[in-house]
Formats: sequence, C-alpha cells, structure tokens
Amino acid sequence: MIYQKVALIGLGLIASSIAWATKRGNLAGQVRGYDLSPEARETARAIGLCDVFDSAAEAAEGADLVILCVPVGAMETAIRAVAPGLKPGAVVSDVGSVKRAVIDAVTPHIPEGVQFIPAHPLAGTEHSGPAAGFAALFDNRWCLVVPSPDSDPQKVADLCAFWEGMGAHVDEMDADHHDLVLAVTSHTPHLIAYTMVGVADDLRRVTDSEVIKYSAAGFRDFTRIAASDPTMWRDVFLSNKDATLEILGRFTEELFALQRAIRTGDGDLLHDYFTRTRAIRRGIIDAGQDTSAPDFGRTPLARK
Ligand SMILES: NC(=O)C1=CN([C@@H]2O[C@H](COP(=O)(O)OP(=O)(O)OC[C@H]3O[C@@H](n4cnc5c(N)ncnc54)[C@H](O)[C@@H]3O)[C@@H](O)[C@H]2O)C=CC1
Ligand SMILES: O=C(O)C(=O)Cc1ccc(O)cc1
Repeated sequence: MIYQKVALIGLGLIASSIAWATKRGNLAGQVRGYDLSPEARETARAIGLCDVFDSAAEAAEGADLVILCVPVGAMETAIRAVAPGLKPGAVVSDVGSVKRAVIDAVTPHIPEGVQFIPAHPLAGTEHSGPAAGFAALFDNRWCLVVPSPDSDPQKVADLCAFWEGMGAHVDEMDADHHDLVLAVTSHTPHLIAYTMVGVADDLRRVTDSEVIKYSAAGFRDFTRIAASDPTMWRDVFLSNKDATLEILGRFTEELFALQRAIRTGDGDLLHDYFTRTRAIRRGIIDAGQDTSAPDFGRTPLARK
C-alpha cells in the first residue's frame, strides 16, 4: 500500500479508472471521491466506485494524495474547493491533458506544506463519466510526471510508484516540452479527426451519400476520436493554444504541399513522402512502441 487515503476530484473516465486500478493493485487504504454533478455522485455510489462525499473539501480531508480529474478549464475551481480540506504533507496531483496552463492555474492555490506534482496518463477512450472507467486502462501505457525543482524526491517517487502500481510506465518531463509533444501526438490529431468527421457530415448533407455507412477503418477511427467529450477537448485547445497553433501551422503547410503535388501530378513527391511516413511507422513497431502490436507490453524495457 502506497497511500492511506487517496481522494479523486471529478469522478469521470480517468478518476473511475484510477479508483478501480487502485483497488486492483491494493495501492491505498481508502479511495474517496467527489464530483460537481449530483448524477455523477449518484452513479459512483451506485456502482461502489469509492467513498463519495458531497463536497470537494470533505473528500480531500485527511488524504495523502488528492488527484484533480476534472477538465483542464475546471482545475482552478477544483483546487480552490479542495484547499480547505488538505492536510500538511499532502500531495496534490492532476491528470490534465495540458500541463503549463494547469500548473499556472493550480499552483497559486496550493497551501503551505502541500506539494503539487502534476501528471498525465497517456491513456483514455472516447467515453466519459463514472461508469466508463476500468482497471486496465493504464496497463502498459505511459504516465508523464512533471515535478518542479522544489518537489520532494520521496513524494515524486511515491507518485511514480502509485502509477506503476496501476500498470503504467512512468517518465518525467518538463511542462512546456510535454505540451509541445502532446500537441503533435494527441491534440492536433484530435482536431484533424474532428474536422474530417465534420467535412464528411457536410458532404453527406449535400450529396445524401452514405459516407458514414461505408466508411473504411481509418475514417471509423476518426469518428471514434471525434466522439470524445466536447468540454474536455474545448479546454485542451484553449489551454494549449500556442503549441497547437504552431503544429497546426506546420500541418497546413505540409497539406498545401501535398495538395499542390496532387494538382500538378507530382507523383515522385507523393511517393517519397509516403515512403518516409511508412518508415516512421515501421520504426515505431521495431522499437516496440506500438500499442496495437500483439506483443506490446511483454517487453516494456524496449520502450525506454
Ligand atoms: N478522456 C481521456 O481520454 C483522457 C483525459 N485526460 C484528462 O483527464 C481529465 C478528466 O477527463 P475525463 O475523466 O475523461 O473526463 P470526464 O468528462 O469523464 O469526467 C470529468 C468529471 O469532472 C466533473 N467536474 C467538472 N468540474 C468539476 C469540479 N469543479 N469539481 C468536481 N468535479 C468536476 C464532471 O462533472 C465530470 O464528471 C481531463 O483534464 C482530461 O484532459 C487525460 C488522459 C486521457
Ligand atoms: O482515445 C484516444 O485515442 C486517445 O487519444 C485518448 C487520450 C485522450 C487524451 C489524452 O490526454 C490522452 C489520451
């Protein structure tokens, strides 16, 4: 057991997965929780997720670890609400998809004697709410921990051990670097998926064709991603504005280059481009970093 009491604020997909994974790994004596939504609290109670309280401060009372599991834009409201319940020596963490904006919003409200150690599990689904979670969500997935120079090394080690106990591989990363990497690997791809599904929907309306019905695997993946929680993703883009706009600018330039190659019939450019991208995919698989590869997770050291 790593902690006596863990408190989860916001009982959605990620918090409910943490609750089940904590129980599976016997990582805490008690899991406490609070959600702003009475329906979410009711569901969490009904499925026996954790001990549910009717205020954030009560849920956080006496907790060794308090994890903010709310949308990025609600992190400041959440820390303000838990602050009165925090005990000296407690650690506050979070699971937000963006790190710099969360650090700026949360840090000013961390009381004396409490440490804020942000984290981000790189695992999720398009589903949300307390009934969406499952214990295996973090198995063999990365969790990025973002300590500051004054983080207590023992408390950082405990938090890393907690995530490892939930099945994740842990790495430490600087907040700005995190936000740029995630803009490339997660945030911009989500925006592209949202856009592509929107385009197909417009097309369907115009032509009454059956784009969705006959969609191939690639487009189906886009529709899955584009079904993700609107509040969560609105907050991600608004709070990782600079990095997303930077990557989107580069994406648009490349898209224009490919568009021009198609228009001018430049097959060599297209072939060279697709050869380069194929090599990248094969490199990922050779390094054992493809989560869809059948042997993923059996050789975790290959991922380092
Ligand atoms: N969904 C995903 O795939 C992943 C999400 N994340 C991050 O995890 C966080 C939570 O995401 P999910 O669990 O997917 O969201 P979710 O939508 O399933 O749950 C969020 C919950 O927070 C509650 N909430 C909102 N404001 C609150 C407040 N002030 N106090 C208490 N509760 C409040 C909502 O009622 C909701 O039940 C977000 O910051 C997101 O960026 C991180 C990794 C993956
Ligand atoms: O469902 C998917 O494909 C995801 O990409 C899940 C996801 C969403 C947001 C994150 O910050 C991390 C992981």
